Amino acid sequence: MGNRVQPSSPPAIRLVDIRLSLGGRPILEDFNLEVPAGRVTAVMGPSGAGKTTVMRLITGQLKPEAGEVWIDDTRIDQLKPRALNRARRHIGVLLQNGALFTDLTCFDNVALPLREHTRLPESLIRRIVLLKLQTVGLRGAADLYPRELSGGMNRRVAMARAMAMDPDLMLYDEPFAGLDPISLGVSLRLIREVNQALGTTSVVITHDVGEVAKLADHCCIIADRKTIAAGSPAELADSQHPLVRQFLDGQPDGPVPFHHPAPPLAEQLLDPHGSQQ
Ligand SMILES: Nc1ncnc2c1ncn2[C@@H]1O[C@H](COP(=O)(O)OP(=O)(O)OP(=O)(O)O)[C@@H](O)[C@H]1O
Repeated sequence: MGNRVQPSSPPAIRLVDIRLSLGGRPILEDFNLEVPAGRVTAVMGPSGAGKTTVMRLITGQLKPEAGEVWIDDTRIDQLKPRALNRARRHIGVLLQNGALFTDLTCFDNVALPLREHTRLPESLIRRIVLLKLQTVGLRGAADLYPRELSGGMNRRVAMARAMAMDPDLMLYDEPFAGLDPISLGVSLRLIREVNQALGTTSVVITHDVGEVAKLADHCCIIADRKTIAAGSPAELADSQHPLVRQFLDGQPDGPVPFHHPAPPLAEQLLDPHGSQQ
């Protein structure tokens, strides 16, 4: 994978001094993140650390209370709805549960964004869709419905759909969750191939520490409302930061508590009038 980040790689995405609360709780504070252009960046961190929240800031679905969100030269958090919609056309998003439309064939699922956002003639759309399905190895499944394909294949069709508009930026939220080892290997390879073939900037949220070294040029770990570490997979593996070690070594106990904050268990169990919580 000799495609390591060069210090000169300009950032494609910059989140600067972000503050954001959700449901009255601070999620990100003094949060900074840089994603180098044209590379695969893995965003990791404990459950609930705010990884998906960061993704939603990048797509402009969430606006920070303070700070700036930049994609190239565009300040995303200040765009008006129409301009934001235009900007989003250059972003392909693949959610973990990014379900396909079950009443549409694979072909029509991939064609959907092209039909919605462009005025391309059907003959051209057909060629684009077949090429995208070819990229994910499922051109032969164009006329099948999602229910006729495995979960891993559905994920690949969703990837073809996310790539339909030739995005400059691909965001993947936990693309490996629930995949068998073969589908996982295929997905990893696809993400890299798409990145290299199209020069796309890719951001992959993952819990799968083991796979990151095979996938990513650059990694960030989010914990404690901040980016606590960033660098190549090898640099992170050498880190002595306790949170980084806890996360990379998969230790349940450490600076990040396993338990969500709660009153003492005994107190709660013995209280006959206590609430369910
Ligand atoms: N709409 C919301 N209202 C209130 N709290 C929210 C909302 N969305 C997310 N949160 C909280 O924000 C925190 C960060 O959530 P987020 O989904 O970004 O975490 P994550 O790192 O992606 O977690 P996981 O790895 O488990 O998917 C969590 O504590 C979550 O409960």
